[in-house]
Amino acid sequence: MAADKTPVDTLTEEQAAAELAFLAAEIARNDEAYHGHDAPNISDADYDALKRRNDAIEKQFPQLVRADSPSVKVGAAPLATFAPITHARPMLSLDNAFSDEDVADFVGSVYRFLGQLPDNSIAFTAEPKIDGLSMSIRYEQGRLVNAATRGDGTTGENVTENIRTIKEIPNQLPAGVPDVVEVRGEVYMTKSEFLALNARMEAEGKQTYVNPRNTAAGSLRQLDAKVTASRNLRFFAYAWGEMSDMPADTQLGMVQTFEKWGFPVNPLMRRLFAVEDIIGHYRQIGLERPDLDYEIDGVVYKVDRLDLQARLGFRSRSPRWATAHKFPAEQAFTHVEKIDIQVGRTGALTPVARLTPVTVGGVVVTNATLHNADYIEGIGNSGERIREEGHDIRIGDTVIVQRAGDVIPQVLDVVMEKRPADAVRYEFPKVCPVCGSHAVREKNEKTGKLDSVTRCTGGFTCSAQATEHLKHFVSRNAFDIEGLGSKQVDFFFETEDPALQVRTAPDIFTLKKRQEASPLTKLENIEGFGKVSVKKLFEAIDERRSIALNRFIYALGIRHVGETTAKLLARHYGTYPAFEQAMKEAASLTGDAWADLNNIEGIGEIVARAIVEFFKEPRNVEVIDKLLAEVTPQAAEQVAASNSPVAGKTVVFTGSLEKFTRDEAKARAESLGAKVAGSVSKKTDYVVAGPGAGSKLDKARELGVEVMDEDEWLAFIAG
Ligand SMILES: NC(=O)c1ccc[n+]([C@@H]2O[C@H](COP(=O)([O-])OP(=O)(O)OC[C@H]3O[C@@H](n4cnc5c(N)ncnc54)[C@H](O)[C@@H]3O)[C@@H](O)[C@H]2O)c1
Ligand SMILES: [Zn+2]
Repeated sequence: MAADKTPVDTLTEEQAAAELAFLAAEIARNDEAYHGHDAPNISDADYDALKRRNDAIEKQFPQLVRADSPSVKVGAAPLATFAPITHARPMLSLDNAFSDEDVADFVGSVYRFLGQLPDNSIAFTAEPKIDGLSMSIRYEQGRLVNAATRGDGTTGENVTENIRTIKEIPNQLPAGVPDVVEVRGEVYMTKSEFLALNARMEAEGKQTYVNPRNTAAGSLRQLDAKVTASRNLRFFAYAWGEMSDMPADTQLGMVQTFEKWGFPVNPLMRRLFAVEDIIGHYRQIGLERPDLDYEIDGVVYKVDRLDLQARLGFRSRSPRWATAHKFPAEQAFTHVEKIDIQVGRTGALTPVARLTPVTVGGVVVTNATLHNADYIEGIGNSGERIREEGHDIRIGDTVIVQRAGDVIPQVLDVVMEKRPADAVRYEFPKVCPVCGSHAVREKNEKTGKLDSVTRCTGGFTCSAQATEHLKHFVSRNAFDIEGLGSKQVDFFFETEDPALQVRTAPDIFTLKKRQEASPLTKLENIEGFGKVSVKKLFEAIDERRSIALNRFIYALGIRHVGETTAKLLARHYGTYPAFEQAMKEAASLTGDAWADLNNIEGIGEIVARAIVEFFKEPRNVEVIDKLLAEVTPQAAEQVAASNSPVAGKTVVFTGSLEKFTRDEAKARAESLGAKVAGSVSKKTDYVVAGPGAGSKLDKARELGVEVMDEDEWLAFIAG
């Protein structure tokens, strides 16, 4: 989603506040996907654009800066799957520079802040910005005692066992090191390791990974350290947290010390003075970038002297003594050979440009998504122009493609001078290319505008939707059935043999029975399957006859219900029957069940509607009934510490909290068995109000709900 293009200085205060609210939610959602789940939904360039828009509006309207503003937050809250570790010193983010002027501004601001220092007298280090995930590793008396991810900067995830599997990270430091040492740096995966891993996944019929950064993060945040060990993760040391003694007094000196202690450090680090030299080194690293076996997304500049760093100090989310000079997204020219339409799980028709293969930043690009009909025309999600009039994408066009160090390549623009004379405007199909049903663009009920997505109306009869549904059902974060990848799903779907056919999810679980009953066809005799793999497949299927409720809900493939929403639902309703019953009661979009669904923090009306709609469709319920005859969703873990006074109670947090972040407060309350809601209603038991609490506090008073401040709350939950 592109940032709104209305110039910031023409916004009214009301518009600005609304857009800031939108941006806070949108950025938080992307932070959660990227940092929390290692699975971004948008490119880094698009994400950065949202952040810059947010900063620009905040600069114009400082009075509107929100308590939950993205400009004061780092990363995302740690996952509850790992034990939390509170960092002895916070792990912050970095400010960004995108242009040479930004770099000069940064250097200028350092001189201004410190005052009275002659030009070119302050040394800066310049080091590649490794695209991995940051890690803090603590040693006491030279022994590795724990390791934590950055998390939200204050609290990270305890991943000690996983870090111990990384060969490059010493378990024991040489004699004579300070008593307490916290080495910080980046855990990453090399490009070659990443490609090899994907080749293995492909061969095993499993879903491939998107990019090295998210794969490194995902590989590290595994409950089973053996998985981490198999991924050959690497490390570069470049920073530190708590140190009982400082072994050096400069950034460079510290990094050299780490090298002496046995840590890998990046060989491209330099110490420089003049802005021109700093930028020169940035360009040099840029030239070497395609040949490096690890991904970097910029160069980090830091004031070298630690006493000056201390004087400069920190802003809320980043140090004043450092900045990250980002590389522009990588681009290349190529041709659109044809445009194919893919039909997804929800029936969305997605156009894909087949390109003449071209390397962009060391990776061969052959396809680029064109998103939807509007995008082909040059129109973005909010109806804004993203390319000039007439720059619609046509077969035969020469185009500029971009890879923003990540995710899916995009077609940025059309080179009009090279447009062939006979190129014709692309006509978006009016029928589904797979099943022939009508393809329509729905109207948005609120705005009356046409939806950007064109959908096949074939539903269950559309084989593309059905197979995509199955692929989603068996995917890693859903049922995760090993040996049942995309190729196998296609095979089982297409076969006409009733002993082998899988058309809907329950068929997966009857496959073995049907096989045993069939004297004629045996799966093990079919090419691509063997005795061993069939046995393994059936075992993998049987293993999933019992499944966590959140995975079960996610696997259903309800529109807008991703993993996070599925978890919220599982937690809220506890058991599958309770969930389904509530959704049926909510069908009229009124009444208690509907209000209750809407009141779950993190679930908005669009999502709530989609869930209710899903259960209104008798064919969905029919498939689920068949599925429930084969598999048992487990009741969601009721974390309720029954002795806590808040177990089972509904709490609303409002106003700005000072003792903890909103996420922390929420996680804490939930871990004690409370439900955290977004709005105050008759069902609310407690409202915890910080300074600046507004309408929610009024509502609580009106309804006679008990209100506490932060300290009272802390005392209350402490028992
Ligand atoms: N696509 C998305 O949905 C999405 C969502 C969130 C964040 N992001 C991307 O993540 C980044 C923002 O995340 P961020 O807050 O981690 O900021 P950042 O990545 O811009 O900078 C901070 C991080 O840089 C890393 N780093 C690497 N080499 C370093 C070095 N030599 N010295 C110091 N630090 C070094 C550290 O891990 C540090 O935490 C942006 O690139 C953004 O585009 C993308
Ligand atoms: Zn169709």
